[in-house]
Amino acid sequence: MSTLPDLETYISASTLFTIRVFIGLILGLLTVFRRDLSCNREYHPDDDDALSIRHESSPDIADQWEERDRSNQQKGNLRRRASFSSLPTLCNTPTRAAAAKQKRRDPTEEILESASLFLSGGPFLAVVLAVIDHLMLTVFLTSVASLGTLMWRQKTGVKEEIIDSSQTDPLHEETLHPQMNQSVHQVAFNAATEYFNEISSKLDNSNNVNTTPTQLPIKRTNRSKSVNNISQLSEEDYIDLITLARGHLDISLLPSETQIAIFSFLHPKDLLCYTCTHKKGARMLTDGSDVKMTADDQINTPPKDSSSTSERKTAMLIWKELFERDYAWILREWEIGREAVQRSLDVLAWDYFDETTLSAYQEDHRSTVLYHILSTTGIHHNLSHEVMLRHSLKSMKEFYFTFAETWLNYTIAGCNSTNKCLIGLHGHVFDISNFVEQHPGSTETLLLQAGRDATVFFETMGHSLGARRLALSMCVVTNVQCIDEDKGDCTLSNKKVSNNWGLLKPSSSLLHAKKSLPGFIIPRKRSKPRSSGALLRIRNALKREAIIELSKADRWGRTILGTGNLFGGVQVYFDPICCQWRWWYTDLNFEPVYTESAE
Ligand code: HEM
Repeated sequence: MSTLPDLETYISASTLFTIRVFIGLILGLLTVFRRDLSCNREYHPDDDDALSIRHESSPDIADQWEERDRSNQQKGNLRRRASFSSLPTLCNTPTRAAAAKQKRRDPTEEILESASLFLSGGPFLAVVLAVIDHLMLTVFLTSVASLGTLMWRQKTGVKEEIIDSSQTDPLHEETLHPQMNQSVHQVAFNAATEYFNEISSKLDNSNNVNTTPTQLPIKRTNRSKSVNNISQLSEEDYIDLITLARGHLDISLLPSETQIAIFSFLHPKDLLCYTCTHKKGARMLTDGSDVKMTADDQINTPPKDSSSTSERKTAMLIWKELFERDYAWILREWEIGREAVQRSLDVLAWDYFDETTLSAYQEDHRSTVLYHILSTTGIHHNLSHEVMLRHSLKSMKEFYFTFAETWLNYTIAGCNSTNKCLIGLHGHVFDISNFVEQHPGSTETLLLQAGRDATVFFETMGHSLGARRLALSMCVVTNVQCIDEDKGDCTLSNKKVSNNWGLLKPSSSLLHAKKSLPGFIIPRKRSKPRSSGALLRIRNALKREAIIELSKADRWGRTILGTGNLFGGVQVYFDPICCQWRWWYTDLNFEPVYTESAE
């Protein structure tokens, strides 16, 4: 006769339960402990907003961040590089940052979460718990089944011996739970399989999030629509895009119009930083020949494939957009700039020959660069295709930074008459036509130095604060890189001037607040010339060449022209459109004469 489940069964059930709780507790603690130790915590710094807060926060907090960066670097940890400039401030007002953070779910987190569980005994924990569960269930169900069978037999009076319990017993253990038939190793195997399936599904989801730009309001498949969408996007949408792009989006997957729109919000320094982050970034933002190649390499290197050709075209359009935003207005709207472009066009049309042998691709690329440059100026030209093909500018990016370095001497070259007298001081241009004849230091002194950057002469003479204040009222082009923003609060509607780049009109609202503040546009006292902040590689090359050209021009002026035939000396400037050095001097009628490098 069957008996009630004995004490032993209950004891073994409760022991198993206790063991389960105990093991669960130990493994749980182990998991937490190992996660704390694992590299994930260090590798995955808090979040992107930290970077923005760093820029927005007080200097003390910024210092702490710097300190933390340094210590992380010492430990060899990877850390995303902070942007220099406008980007963080643009995209991370605290509320927007919080909203953006809520919107996105970091896929890396998911992956590392899974990996962390795996590393810290996740599958082991799952298998052990499943086996214990199985054993407990078996014991419990066996007990219940035995009890039920006993009661049923007592009630019906059926004798134990003649009963085939498997057919008649309604509470037979096999009918109670199908899993009870499984062996322990089957249960363990199932638990492990389930665990890994779960992880791989998580990883799949994460990868999807990573590679497809589904979070964006713009879909890649619909190109024409995306262009419309772009024009309809507000600045806030762009900021969201940039926020996404900073950590979680492969920008190269976006249509070229979107890429151009995104990059057109950034500081050129940010673009340069982006090119340093990875090869793809460098490819995305490098048009034309790679500057590190030798001349021979450049000639012999064809574009790799059609995708790299389209990447280069996009890069060219990105830099064109930046040029349009930062500099193009002085060539389009400023009379002096328009005259300079006209001079370049004359040179290109009549006496410009590039001796270099170029591949068909490079010819095509260079002529396209020139075409885009001229299109930004809005000046009509009759240059033939052959002339444009001989153009020697390698890339739009090169042009952008070369122009940043040379625009001042290029545009005001020859403007040294009493009717039209322009002078460069600390990177800005001053129109002193109405002042030149009243200048206390004589008119001739000014005329001799006008038409170029005269900072060194101006500072050597040691002008007073009053003279500097006077100069401010004559400023016609302000160079943002040469502004000293520490001279008071020069912000208007929370926009910092230094978040911009390039040249501003004096009427610009960004300058409005503090433009007359001494020290803001030019220094209050004798100082070194302010740096225009262009690429060092280009600046150094141009400086070296300028010294050589000046000495050549000086020799030519003395020997060929003769000192009695010109007013002052022969001056030089680099023409960024023709991509060559040009000379000019003032004849005895006080008319400027422009000529090419003669030696
Ligand atoms: C926007 C440009 C300039 C303005 C507004 C300006 C204004 C003045 C003023 C107000 C003075 C009287 C002294 C003083 O207050 O410091 C002065 C003196 C003088 N300036 Fe300029 N100046 C300008 C550019 C230049 C440049 C480019 C030179 C180049 C060499 C120059 C050479 C002199 C000389 C030699 C004196 C006489 C200094 C003396 O007698 O002690 N100035 N200028």
